[in-house]
Amino acid sequence: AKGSVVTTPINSEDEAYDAPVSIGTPAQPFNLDFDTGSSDLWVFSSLTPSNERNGQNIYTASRSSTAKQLSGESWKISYGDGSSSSGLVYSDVVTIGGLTAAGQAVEAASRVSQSFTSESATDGLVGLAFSSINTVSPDQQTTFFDTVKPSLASPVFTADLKHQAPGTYNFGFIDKSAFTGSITYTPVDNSQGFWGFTSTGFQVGNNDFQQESITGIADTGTTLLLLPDDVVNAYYSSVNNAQNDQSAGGFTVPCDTSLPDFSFGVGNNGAMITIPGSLMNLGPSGSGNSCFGGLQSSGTIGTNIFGDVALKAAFVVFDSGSQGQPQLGWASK
Ligand SMILES: O=C(CNCCc1c[nH]c2ccccc12)Nc1scc(-c2ccccc2)c1C(=O)NCc1ccccc1
Repeated sequence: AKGSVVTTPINSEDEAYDAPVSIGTPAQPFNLDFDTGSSDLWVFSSLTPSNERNGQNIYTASRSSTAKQLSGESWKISYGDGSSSSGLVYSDVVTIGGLTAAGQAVEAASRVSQSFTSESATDGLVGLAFSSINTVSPDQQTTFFDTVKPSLASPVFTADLKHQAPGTYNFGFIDKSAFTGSITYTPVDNSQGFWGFTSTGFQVGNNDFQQESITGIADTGTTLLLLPDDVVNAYYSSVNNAQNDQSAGGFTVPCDTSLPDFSFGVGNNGAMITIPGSLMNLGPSGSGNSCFGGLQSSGTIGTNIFGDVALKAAFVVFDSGSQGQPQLGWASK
């Protein structure tokens, strides 16, 4: 089997990307954030208090003839930005891009934090990291990808995110028309449950390539490119009037400045993914006429995060084992 679904930026800063998902019988429609940085499929629901909702579509299990509560099971997740959600668990039919997962764990939110409430365009998340970090307790559940994997022509999915334009998530196949040149594969370390890999280094504009192992994760659920301080300082030291502005939450640049490209190395054949300078500006920072940089410090996080700012410059293959061990494929487009 194969699936293909269009994914769209939720706002003018490409802060997150949503895609349509149907849950239940008859189908209840949702716009969910596909997130390779977490492993819970959760949705706003009839259990979510009305003062924590803001127009989101809600899942009502009692209206689905195929919904079954997983009794005694619950979930609770928190993210590094301080946001969180938790609730009860059902199994139900989940359809994405023509692919149907029967008996998929659907995590219904009985509470969500403010940042989810205020994001009216997003009805929840589809976790696409490894099932080993799914939060359902006491019986951990599988991600949508793991649930449908046995039926897929190939155990892969791909992410093709775009700046201010519709992109695509494909399941079970690689669309050769979606990228240029060849795909460079690199091994994945999934010991922490993420799509972890090591970049071989970086390049600011047309300066020399800086060889430096940068270990991080490919994370469609995080907006920013979060890298070590030496990389971030090397980038912004080349931008006039860039400043690390604590009140803005990181590096800002004058909004009318043309920014240098940023490239990162992948694989051992010298391949690089280049983010155009124009995509390194996330728009007004909220203070003065400065704009927020797409590259920020990974500081105290404990991992580097190749979020949407990086991923939208590439066609990315999340391969869970067509060659035995999981790997990430990177191609320019
Ligand atoms: O959680 C995810 C992916 N799902 C995000 C879903 C989501 C979280 N608010 C949302 C709001 C709307 C839609 C989706 C989400 N990725 C990872 S791996 C390690 C960290 C981390 C750990 C410790 C400290 C920092 C990061 C994060 C993280 O917190 N990213 C979000 C972020 C990272 C930095 C700044 C802001 C957010």
